[in-house]
Amino acid sequence: MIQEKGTISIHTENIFPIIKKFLYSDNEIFLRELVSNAVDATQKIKRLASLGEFNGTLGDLKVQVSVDKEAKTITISDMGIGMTAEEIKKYINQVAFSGATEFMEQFREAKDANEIIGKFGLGFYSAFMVADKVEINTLSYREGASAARWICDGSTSFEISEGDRTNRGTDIILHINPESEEFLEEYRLREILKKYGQFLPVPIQFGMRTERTPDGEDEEGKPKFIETEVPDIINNTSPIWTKAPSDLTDEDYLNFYRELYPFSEEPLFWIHLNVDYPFTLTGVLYFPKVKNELELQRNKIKLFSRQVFITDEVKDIVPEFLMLLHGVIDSPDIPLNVSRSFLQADGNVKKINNYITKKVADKLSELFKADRKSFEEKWKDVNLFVKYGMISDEKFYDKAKEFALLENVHQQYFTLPEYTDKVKAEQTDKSGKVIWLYSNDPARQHTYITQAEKRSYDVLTMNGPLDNHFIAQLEQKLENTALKRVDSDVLDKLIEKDVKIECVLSEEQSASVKTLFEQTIANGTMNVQVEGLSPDEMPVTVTMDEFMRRMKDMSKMGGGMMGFYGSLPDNYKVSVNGNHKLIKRILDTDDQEVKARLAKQAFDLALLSQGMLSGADLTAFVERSVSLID
Ligand SMILES: Nc1ncnc2c1ncn2[C@@H]1O[C@H](COP(=O)(O)OP(=O)(O)OP(=O)(O)O)[C@@H](O)[C@H]1O
Repeated sequence: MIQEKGTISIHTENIFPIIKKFLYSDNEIFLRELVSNAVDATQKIKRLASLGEFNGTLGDLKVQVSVDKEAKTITISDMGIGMTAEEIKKYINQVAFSGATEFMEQFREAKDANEIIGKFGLGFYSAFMVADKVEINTLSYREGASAARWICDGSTSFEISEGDRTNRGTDIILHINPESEEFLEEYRLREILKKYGQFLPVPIQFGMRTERTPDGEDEEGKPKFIETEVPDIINNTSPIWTKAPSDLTDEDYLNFYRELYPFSEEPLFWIHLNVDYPFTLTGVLYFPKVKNELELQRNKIKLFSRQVFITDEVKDIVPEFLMLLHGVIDSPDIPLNVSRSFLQADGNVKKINNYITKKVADKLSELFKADRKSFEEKWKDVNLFVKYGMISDEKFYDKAKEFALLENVHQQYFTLPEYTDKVKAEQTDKSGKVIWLYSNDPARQHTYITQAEKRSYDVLTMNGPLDNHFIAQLEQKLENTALKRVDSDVLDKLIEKDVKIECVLSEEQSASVKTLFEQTIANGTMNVQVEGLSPDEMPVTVTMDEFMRRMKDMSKMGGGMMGFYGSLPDNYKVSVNGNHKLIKRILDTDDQEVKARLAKQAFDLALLSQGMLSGADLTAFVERSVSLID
């Protein structure tokens, strides 16, 4: 390849070696190209018949693919329009060769076979990726036409002669080259046929298969069967996306899903896509049941162009956040044969992206409006899509903000506006900001949640894989609203109100309590503060600042500037409640040992409620507690 780079002259004789070598990696697409040509020719004869331009018998219009291992040939036969010798010259010789010059200039930039094949109308020539010699044996549908044969050995010398086909249609016979003999294996050929042709609009036959039909019982009462050889049709010619939604039942959609993904769990619901203008697109997208396997389910959408399978890499066509959906999209308007960067810039692709986003949002909105209860039940499965969409797509956010749900620790659901209404009376701080409290682990943060609820605060559950980002997005979008994790501060500071709580301790007393705790804890990352809090708050509370914790969480997910926060040690605030009666008791005690023991016990309790007490400290705490109740 590289050796040829400098010396290539723009002559047609160079085209075949290049096609062969350059496209080698993707060579299985030869079958897609040739079978689609056969399908196109068949569709054309049907159309001509329906227009009254062809009055002969259509016959059994199927495409047959066969393989002869001995002769090392693969044959693709159709009963389509066929070609006259003139047409072969025009469509096969000239089309390809006129495109050759441009091809020669551009092939260097192309990255894969798809890019070249489609761009230059060289579909037919992909045959030379796997064949040394290609034969066309054809008879045109035109009245009085005579059969024609074309043979080409991959050089520019081709030969046209009289053919021997007696019925209308075309055989393409590939004499498979030694490097491509894998394609002479039946299973391999069947696999490729299935992959690209599973939903082609014309029946594709690959050999015969045995069909067993029940035929009563034998003398011993065992079921009998009649075995008959029937053509093995590998495709479903009318997949559901080609039908009108009004003609389909739920069972049809579910059956099709099973056909696509035989071992998957049933989908939650689906969307039938159907648009004619300004681009043509049909398809069905399914919402699978997704919990947390963000990565696992990708690339489940198959892209077709007029029922020919193209790829399951739909990255730039389907919005990123919908990559977790399953299903099919069929659009002849997606420029399939161009590079990725071009695809991203393509106007149609952008419109398709927007269309799909809108359809998905509309469907969710419709489900929400139609049956709130059932929508709430599905929320666990769809929240990941919705949140991902809201984070990554402004337009989707604007639609989804009406139906996106928040779940509180009591499994009650609220929309965003509903939630603001619910909490604004109790949870507005002194600056007028509404504070939404959340827990990422309700079991572990139970103590904090209970405390918060004593003040009539509500606590949301935010424990999904995207919730950190979702929280940040909500704060950006919602006016005058902040989110705080329920254990990020003492209760009085979590939502700061205008009431100033005086500390009953003198400055001197505060200082001595602070020193006592610092000495007892003896840990530089625990910053002790003595504060005047409500007497009903815990005597000691250990918290990590919301901002600090978020930065640390983010740094765990991905480097950059965030790495800096990740490298900082965990710093906690130890709030000693000067107004709690335990502190008074400590101050009233003269025995230094008792003082230290009480302080340690109160601190350990705070750690315990944060789930931070473990190892030797936990053992010591248990032993101390036992001695207290002895
Ligand atoms: N089986 C066939 N029956 C009748 N005509 C055929 C058949 N195969 C190919 N042709 C004719 O040869 C032409 C060239 O085929 P080729 O696959 O190279 O390009 P294409 O089908 O026009 O475009 P592309 O495959 O790049 O989308 C076709 O447009 C068609 O007119």
